Amino acid sequence: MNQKGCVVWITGLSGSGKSTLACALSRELHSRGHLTYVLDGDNLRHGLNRDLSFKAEDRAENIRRVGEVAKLFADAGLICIASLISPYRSDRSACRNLLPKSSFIEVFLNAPIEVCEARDPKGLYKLARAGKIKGFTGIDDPYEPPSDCEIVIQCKIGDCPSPKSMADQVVSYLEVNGFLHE
Ligand SMILES: Nc1ncnc2c1ncn2[C@@H]1O[C@H](COP(=O)(O)OS(=O)(=O)O)[C@@H](OP(=O)(O)O)[C@H]1O
Ligand SMILES: Nc1ncnc2c1ncn2[C@@H]1O[C@H](COP(=O)(O)OP(=O)(O)O)[C@@H](O)[C@H]1O
Repeated sequence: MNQKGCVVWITGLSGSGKSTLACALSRELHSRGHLTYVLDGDNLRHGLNRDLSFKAEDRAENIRRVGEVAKLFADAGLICIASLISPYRSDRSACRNLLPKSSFIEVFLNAPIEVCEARDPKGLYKLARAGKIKGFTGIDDPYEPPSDCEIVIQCKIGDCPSPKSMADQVVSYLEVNGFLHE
């Protein structure tokens, strides 16, 4: 294969653009002839993880399962893109430890809550502010930002990189670090 298997793990608040980045990255890599698979937290919660809630233990189990599945894809040589809020450092670190050194690439989509809340494509922030959803990340549940991740994508109020430009930032990292071969 013209690539080295790895896991690109995208973490960030709801609405920060994780799925958008996962999709743009997957498209970009496909167009260059690479094989990828996207594991999206929100989608997996309708199938593999439909028995899990949003309490801390269930979020940990959600992330553990996705980490194990991502490892299988990486073992098979794919570039596996996992996009989950994954709010706890300890859960992300446990996934990192499942993989060979340097094959877990943590991407922090650092969009302030103001940006995510203004987007609110599913209306969940509105419901959380109204107290109709309890334990919503960033409102009344924690989000622990990474302290030592491989890539930070910075998004400011009124100034977010385009999906293509976010994807290009990750592709450059993969190129420089020997995950993509000609
Ligand atoms: N309480 C609460 N907190 C956070 N998010 C909530 C909650 N309830 C529902 N949702 C929706 O679930 C999506 C996040 O699922 P994840 O599997 O990525 O979450 S986690 O990693 O287990 O924390 C998340 O999707 P994204 O917006 O794509 O991140 C939300 O749409
Ligand atoms: N870089 C970006 N610039 C502008 N809008 C964006 C960007 N990334 C995502 N969005 C928009 O923000 C909303 C949330 O994006 P999404 O990818 O669903 O986030 P998440 O998966 O983190 O919840 C969507 O409406 C999406 O079109």
